[in-house]
Amino acid sequence: MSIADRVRIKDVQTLAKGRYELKRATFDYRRANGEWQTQLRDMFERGSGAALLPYNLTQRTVVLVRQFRFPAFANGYDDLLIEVAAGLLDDAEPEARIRAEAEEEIGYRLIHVRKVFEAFTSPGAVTEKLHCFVAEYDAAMRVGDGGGLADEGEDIEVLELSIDEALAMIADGRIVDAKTIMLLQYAALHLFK
Ligand SMILES: Nc1nc2c(ncn2[C@@H]2O[C@H](COP(=O)(O)OP(=O)(O)O[C@H]3O[C@H](CO)[C@@H](O)[C@H](O)[C@@H]3O)[C@@H](O)[C@H]2O)c(=O)[nH]1
Ligand SMILES: [Mg+2]
Repeated sequence: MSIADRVRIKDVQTLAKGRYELKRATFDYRRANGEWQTQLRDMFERGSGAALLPYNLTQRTVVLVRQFRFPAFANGYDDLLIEVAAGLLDDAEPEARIRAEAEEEIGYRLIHVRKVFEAFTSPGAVTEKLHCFVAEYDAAMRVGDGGGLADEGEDIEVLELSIDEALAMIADGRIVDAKTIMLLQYAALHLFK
């Protein structure tokens, strides 16, 4: 079933264009009772992204990153954010992008990566869809220190943690990033038995 016949886009304006774009859409939407209603919605277009949780079942560990996130800081989070490795697609295929991102951010050249779900991260406001992957890793796949691209402003610390510690960090608030919580809970449900 398509909902395209319930939506008539009238206008999409760019309100601001920096590195990414803030747009305002005006459209008619056919409500459940059949009445058409004109609506106006602002949206942030940042492209879509890919995220990855590397896991090692023998060691019962995962690899995460820690970095400064200004929007989280601006909303009162007074620490570096602990996340899974992730990056914007920039028109690449999600799997190719996440493999490259794994090398850049955590220094692992992974063999098999597996997509486990897709998720809209903030669908009322942001167009972004995240392609979420998991991959087995071991020390032999380490090809560098990771850390990200310094000339892009990235300053990324690599963390190898036990899955139990990572789950405890969700419970006590040390991990507050949504994609990271989703992937760790996926790992707890489906990977680490
Ligand atoms: N100059 C400039 N640089 C920016 C700006 N916003 C981001 N950057 C830089 O652009 C680069 C993007 O790095 P990626 O690794 O490709 O993206 P990401 O920021 O890690 O994005 C991932 O996490 C986001 C937050 O959870 C996700 O929104 C996104 O989909 C992706 O998963 C980073 O170096 C970041 O500092 C900006 O407004 N101006
Ligand atoms: Mg990143």
